[in-house]
Amino acid sequence: MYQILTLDELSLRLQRRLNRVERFEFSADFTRPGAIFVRSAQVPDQLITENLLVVGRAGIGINNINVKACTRNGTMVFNTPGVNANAVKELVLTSLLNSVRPIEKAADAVQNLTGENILEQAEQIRNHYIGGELIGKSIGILGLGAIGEQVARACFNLGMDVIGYARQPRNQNYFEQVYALKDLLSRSDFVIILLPLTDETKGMFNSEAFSSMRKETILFNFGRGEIVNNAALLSALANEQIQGYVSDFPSRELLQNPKIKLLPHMGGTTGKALQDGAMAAMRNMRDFLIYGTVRQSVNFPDVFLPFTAPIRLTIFYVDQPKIFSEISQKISAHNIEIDILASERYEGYVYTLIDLDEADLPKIRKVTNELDQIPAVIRLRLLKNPNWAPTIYL
Ligand SMILES: NC(=O)C1=CN([C@@H]2O[C@H](COP(=O)(O)OP(=O)(O)OC[C@H]3O[C@@H](n4cnc5c(N)ncnc54)[C@H](O)[C@@H]3O)[C@@H](O)[C@H]2O)C=CC1
Ligand SMILES: O=C(O)CCC(=O)C(=O)O
Repeated sequence: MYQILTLDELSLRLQRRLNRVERFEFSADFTRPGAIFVRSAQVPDQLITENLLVVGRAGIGINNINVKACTRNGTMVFNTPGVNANAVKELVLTSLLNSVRPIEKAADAVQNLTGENILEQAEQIRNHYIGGELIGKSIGILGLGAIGEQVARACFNLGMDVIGYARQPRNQNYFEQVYALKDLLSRSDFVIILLPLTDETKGMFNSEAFSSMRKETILFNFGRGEIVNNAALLSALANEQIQGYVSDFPSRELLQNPKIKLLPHMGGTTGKALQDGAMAAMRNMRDFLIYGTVRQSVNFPDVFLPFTAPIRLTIFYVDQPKIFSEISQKISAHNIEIDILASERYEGYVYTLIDLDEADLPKIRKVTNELDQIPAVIRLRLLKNPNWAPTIYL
């Protein structure tokens, strides 16, 4: 039985769907779980124990997980790229349109009208709510991944001049690519942050960045709060270096400022995006726990191998010269045949699936004990094929 800690809500319906073969137990209280399901909640480091095989992030940002510690521990971390990209794109567009038309204020004013001739009165006040248009305006997009690409395309189709900031050349005809942040900031009426939070992006919007911006510019942050230095932002707003700030990441010092609009980190919060993210996370988690296969990982290489043998070894180890021959020699020294294997490298580590043509468990355990002694081996698992003869007990 695998214990899955749910740090964010996971519907009972999805738990049942994952657990058709009843090999999983779900709880929000496990202290040494074998797996963690999470959205944006912080994953405490003390949960990264030798029990922890996998952390599944429904969504994309992984700044709430200590990925380096997970890798050192042989814990696979994956996310679910793209599942909420459309939801975020639609919220970005809603926010953009709202920033040029005072829709909420105008609608509130209409509700306060009294008397019989409401339409006539409404038409008399409409000139108090003259708005702007997006067409012909310039928009700078930082982060041209799943969301940024979609936002860029939609803005192009709205008739905007789209400028994109990316490190690698992109072959798209709906935005002009620039490589210098300053270039984008000095030319954009709207600037949209759709970057992940990393060492490189943290505090990217500092006083120097704000000094390159235009006083009419509205800055939108749907990436992560820490990408913007709040002290520099508040001073840029006070000194009219930019016009306004819209962010999906509220914090105390930004509250009650008329130039700032804050949303409750709701970019990915649509029924569809939540359902798709949780489904994808559960599928990846089940496949890793039961078959050892890896999909959409951020610290393991993706590896897939149909499971047709009785027993599978999964080995995560440091990539070193001759390490694989050491592993295979130890297996063959016990007269165990390797049926088939799959192996991939990723950033100094290797993940290998080895299917054994052998069902004699005591014999296999001798080998796994020896493999576990190899210093480069970080984590080794022995998996029973769930579709094989029921005489093997692990
Ligand atoms: N507000 C919300 O609810 C949501 C926020 N997000 C945030 O948006 C971010 C982006 O999401 P996706 O587009 O789905 O991810 P993605 O991984 O598809 O795209 C991220 C892009 O940023 C680029 N990038 C990374 N560092 C960069 C740098 N220093 N300079 C320039 N480009 C850089 C990457 O190359 C990639 O193209 C997430 O990491 C997350 O922080 C994502 C989903 C929902
Ligand atoms: O589900 C969430 O945490 C919101 C979406 C998000 O921020 C992400 O996917 O990175």
